[in-house]
Amino acid sequence: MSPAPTSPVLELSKLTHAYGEHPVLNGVELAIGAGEFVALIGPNGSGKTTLLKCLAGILAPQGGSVRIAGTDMAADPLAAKAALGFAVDPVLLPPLLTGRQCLELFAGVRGLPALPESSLALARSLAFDTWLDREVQSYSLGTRQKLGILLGLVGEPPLLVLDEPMNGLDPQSAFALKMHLVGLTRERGTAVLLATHALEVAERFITRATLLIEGRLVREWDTATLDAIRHDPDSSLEQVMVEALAEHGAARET
Ligand SMILES: Nc1ncnc2c1ncn2[C@@H]1O[C@H](COP(=O)(O)OP(=O)(O)OP(=O)(O)O)[C@@H](O)[C@H]1O
Repeated sequence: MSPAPTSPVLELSKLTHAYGEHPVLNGVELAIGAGEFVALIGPNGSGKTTLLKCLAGILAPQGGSVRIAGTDMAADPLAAKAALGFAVDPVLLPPLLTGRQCLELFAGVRGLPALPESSLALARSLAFDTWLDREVQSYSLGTRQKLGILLGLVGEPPLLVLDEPMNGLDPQSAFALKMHLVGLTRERGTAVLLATHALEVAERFITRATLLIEGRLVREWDTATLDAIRHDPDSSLEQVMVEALAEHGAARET
């Protein structure tokens, strides 16, 4: 007997958004299941950050729906957000709190009695532990970025959404974060959606890639296709993506 299909952790249906008269998302459809590691790829200005903000409830989409772990974001935003980890923008971190105070606040919001050991372990992997008891205002940009990521991952919710998380991280920390995310998808069935331009990095560990152009998801590469690309010495995700972009550009001109 085949296993019962599990419902997606994230479901976007006909999502639209515009800034004033400028449409940015044009009917985005996406479903991500437990244990999937999906890269959201697209040229500058294609709408990746807007999409992530809409699905995290930071921006209210003008049309369509967002469901997280079966809960509709518009109907019950608190319950939907409880199932979502979204890295906090470094510029929004409170300057006078310490990293530990920020993390404890987030743990409290998530209903946890104390800061979980998983957060402290990740802090050590990211070499953030020495910064835990210092004020955010003394952090470098990369250190702020680490805290934003740690905050998003507090309590290990079933869906993690990250916007260029490796940007600004030193190579050891970027590697530790990647390994941590891969571990979460494989061992806990966490679903990860990662917006990135770093294709050579993403290629090695994602299970699916999807390409956003002008607010539409126009192409997708599944696990089997990604495996074939990885095993072909003459191919790479970067090359395949550049070709897809060129095809789309050609199609737009006709
Ligand atoms: N607050 C805003 N007000 C008006 N326009 C905006 C706003 N934020 C983004 N835009 C516009 O929306 C479009 C999509 O921007 P968005 O930041 O979502 O793209 P992106 O794919 O994340 O880009 P990048 O890869 O450069 O980070 C762009 O044309 C951008 O100029």
